[in-house]
Amino acid sequence: MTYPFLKGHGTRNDFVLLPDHDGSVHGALDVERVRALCDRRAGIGGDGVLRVVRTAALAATDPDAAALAEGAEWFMDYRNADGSVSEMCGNGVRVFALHLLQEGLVEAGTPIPVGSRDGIKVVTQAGGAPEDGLTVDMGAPRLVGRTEVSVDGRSWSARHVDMGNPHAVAFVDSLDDAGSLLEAPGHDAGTYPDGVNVEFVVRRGPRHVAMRVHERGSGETSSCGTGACAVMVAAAEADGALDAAAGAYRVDLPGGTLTIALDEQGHVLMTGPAVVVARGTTDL
Ligand SMILES: N[C@@H](CCC[C@H](N)C(=O)O)C(=O)O
Repeated sequence: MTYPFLKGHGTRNDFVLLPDHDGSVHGALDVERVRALCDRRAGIGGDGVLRVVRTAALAATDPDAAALAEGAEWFMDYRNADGSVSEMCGNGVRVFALHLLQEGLVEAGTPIPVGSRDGIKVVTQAGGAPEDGLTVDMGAPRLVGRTEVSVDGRSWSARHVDMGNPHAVAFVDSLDDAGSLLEAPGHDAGTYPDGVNVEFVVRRGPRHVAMRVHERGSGETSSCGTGACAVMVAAAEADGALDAAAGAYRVDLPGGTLTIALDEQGHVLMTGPAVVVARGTTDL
């Protein structure tokens, strides 16, 4: 049996997209298949999988997720490369929306509601070609408290920011301080019972930061959209600029740049590129 797939990325955070509109192809996507697809040597390769399924079709296999996305025709069923489920993926949702646009599954020029396990995210075109810029209303961040992360015996205080998924944001002197990031940074398992995405951040200038990230379930990636949002929120808080009037922050990641701002409702607006680079079939 072969299945259609696409490959795409947002600031080099890359994904295998699996069209499964009526839920009949992949059903409840299993861990082994996700791992095989994301394998960079024996598979297609990716930081995660985006199953493209109608919310109505998801109700049969995952009624809780379907309920969270009621009102959105399309649901982004996201899995990390290790097969684990996450609530949200910021880069993924831009790639997902681009795919819907390119396939004519949604109307161009109108806001695109995308269901996720963190509710509905609305994607709009930032002006120009959708590949160049899509803006996602990522919802309101939750500033939870302070925590600690560690690498190779060094530890840093970190801000716990919840963007629907969990983040620990640590300001460091140099991005090299994070070391190889081949393993997950140490963190408080009591605070993060399901693991955490850890961001290491340096200042580059006014409202301009750079970061590296170790993602739960995927390892170090070239970019993390929810992570960049968490970083912007932590930086804006430290700057006393947690409001719309403060203006946008530029967040540089190894894979590119994202622009993050707050709106009058306190929602985080993330703007960045999205690309689909391949289409094909796989028997994985
Ligand atoms: N790369 C994503 C985040 C993917 C999920 C994350 N690894 C988690 O487990 O929460 C992004 O762009 O936000």
